[in-house]
Amino acid sequence: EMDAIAAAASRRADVDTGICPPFTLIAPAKERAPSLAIGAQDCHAKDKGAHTGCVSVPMIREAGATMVIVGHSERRADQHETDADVRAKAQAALAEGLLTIVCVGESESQREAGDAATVVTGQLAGSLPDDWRGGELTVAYEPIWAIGTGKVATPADVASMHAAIRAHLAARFGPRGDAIRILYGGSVKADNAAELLAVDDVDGALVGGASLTAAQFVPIIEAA
Ligand SMILES: O=C[C@H](O)COP(=O)(O)O
Repeated sequence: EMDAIAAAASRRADVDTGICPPFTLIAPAKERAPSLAIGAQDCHAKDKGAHTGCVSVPMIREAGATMVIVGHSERRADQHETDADVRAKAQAALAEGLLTIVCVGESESQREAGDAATVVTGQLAGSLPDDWRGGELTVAYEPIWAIGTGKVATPADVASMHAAIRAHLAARFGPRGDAIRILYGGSVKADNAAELLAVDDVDGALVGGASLTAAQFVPIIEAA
């Protein structure tokens, strides 16, 4: 699968393609596909110290990662990570020069209550560092109800949320905020990728289930 994904990524050199496997597969993935960007699905905020079982940014870099996902909704839920935790991880990763993808997204009940934009902008306010140098900051909007469910946000909902995220980034960071890439994630598949990626302020996709096989992932690279 990695070979076919790497070949597709090489064919589309104009598209930035990366894979974020579990920690134990970072080094083998880099060895197998040296031309592909490899990332981690999480990192610890501290470079060193007594944190048994945790994996630091220098450790994932040493394994071959050049990017990392922080604040995924599953970590916010399962590991009770707060916005402050996510911000500390993002700061650590950016300081080490990693492309750092900070995830935000509302639950189904929050969307039904009409609170989606407030929740997401609140997460951005708390999870993004106020300043950074080194790595590239990237935001991923992942509505929780769309992750792994096959329920995909409509292009109109995505457009409206990405516009709200862009407005937050521009107001907070000025021209630097305009340049931050905003990814959409949540049931992105080969058959909906082109439509989602065509939405204003959708600068890429964070793909879960459909990244597991080349048959499903390569068409998404090609649609980008
Ligand atoms: O990390 C990936 C996202 O959570 C999206 O997952 P999905 O594409 O399987 O819905």
